[in-house]
Amino acid sequence: MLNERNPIPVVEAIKQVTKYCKKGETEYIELTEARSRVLAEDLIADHDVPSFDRSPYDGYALRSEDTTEVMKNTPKILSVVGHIGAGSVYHKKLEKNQAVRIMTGAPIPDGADAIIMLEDTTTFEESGKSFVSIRKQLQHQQNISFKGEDVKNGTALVNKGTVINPGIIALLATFGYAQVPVAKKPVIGVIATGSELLEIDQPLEPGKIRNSNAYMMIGQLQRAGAIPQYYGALTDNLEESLEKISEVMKEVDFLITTGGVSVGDFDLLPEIYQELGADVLFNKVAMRPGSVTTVAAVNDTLLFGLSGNPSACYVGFELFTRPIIDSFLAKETIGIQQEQATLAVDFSKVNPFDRFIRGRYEFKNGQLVTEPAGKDKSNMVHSLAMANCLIQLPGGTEGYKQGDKVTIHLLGE
Ligand SMILES: Nc1nc2c(c(=O)[nH]1)N[C@H]1C(S)=C(S)[C@@H](COP(=O)(O)OP(=O)(O)OC[C@H]3O[C@@H](n4cnc5c(N)ncnc54)[C@H](O)[C@@H]3O)O[C@H]1N2
Ligand code: MOO
Repeated sequence: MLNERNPIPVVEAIKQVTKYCKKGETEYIELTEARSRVLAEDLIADHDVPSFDRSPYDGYALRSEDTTEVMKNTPKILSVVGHIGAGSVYHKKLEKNQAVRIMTGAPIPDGADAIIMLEDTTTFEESGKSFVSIRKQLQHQQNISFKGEDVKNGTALVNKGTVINPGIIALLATFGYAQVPVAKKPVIGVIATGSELLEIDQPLEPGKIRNSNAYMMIGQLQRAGAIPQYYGALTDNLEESLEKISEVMKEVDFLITTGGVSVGDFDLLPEIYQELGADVLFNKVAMRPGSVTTVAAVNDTLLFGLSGNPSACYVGFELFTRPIIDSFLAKETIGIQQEQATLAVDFSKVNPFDRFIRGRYEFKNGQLVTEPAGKDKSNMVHSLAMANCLIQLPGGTEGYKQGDKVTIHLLGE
């Protein structure tokens, strides 16, 4: 059966997976925990910001009409009748030829219609009273931060599906959101397969390797905003593996396995899918690395059978698992950010399949340029550590030349 695998194009594979998108529930969390979470409701301003007219400067609040006679060398003297800092209110009404000393952020006193900066005044005392000499003419409403000039009551604040960043946190705090409605994170099971695997704290033995994929996927899941649930590594035993996978599926929203999806004698996943009665969406994708990526569904639970080769596993996750997580979180944009970049070196390998090369991008002379991050074989891990993007090279060409425009997928931190 496995030798009959028919590769499907990458876009078709993504389409197949996204048919199974399910949206998660909403939960309320503390604002201090909200960074990087996805907002689950449209938020509307329930008051103006600022909620009162306020001073943008330290200076004096006054009536602009009292300054009409100010000339270059003839200042106007006003009597200082009060002193307010941010957080206090001047409760009387400002009368003709009066001024109130005011600090940045304090509310404009009744009767005042302009603020003069402290630097344009001189304060002095005479007979126990305070006065201010005004050296500048002011216009009606000059130097005032108006009620609602930042955000008007009733306007949209942030749309659902937005990833919350520190700027958005400032806005939510301004509107008193101590708790924030966010999309619940999907819980995604991680299982590694292969009798060759050692855990990371075990010493190397002949023929064995340390299980790096599970930890890599835990990192990828965290970066994508999901909760990884690690269930360890399975040895190549069909009954035990089937039992474990059936158990785990009941506890998670999706399950990712790594390894065991190819045509080797110990590649058990295809048989396990069969035993589970899973609907196999595809078991070969026209891409390198990760051509053996298999995705199956049992009812509405997706099983991602990612390749065992580290770089193939990584690419399979970013292309197929990531969009499902984004949809579950009801993110405004699905999938990782893509940009156009210029290839900085030749890439001569010919391939009928699309390639996703571990790459590095940077800005050079105002242009986004990219090149491979290291050796390109899918069983290699070092170039993964060096990569900050995947360079997409569509198949069916005679390789690529320096200067060619290519699509890159930005990986993030
Ligand atoms: N006759 C064929 N052989 C292979 C084919 C093929 O088409 N015909 N495809 C090759 C390609 S391409 C890939 S990719 C791999 C995929 O194999 P599996 O996904 O079944 O993975 P495994 O065989 O279990 O492992 C492959 C490789 O990766 C190492 N590995 C596995 N798990 C981990 C882990 N958790 N951490 C680190 N490394 C891991 C494993 O030891 C193997 O070296 O098949 C090719 N063969
Ligand atoms: O599917 Mo394999 O990842 O091409 O190396």
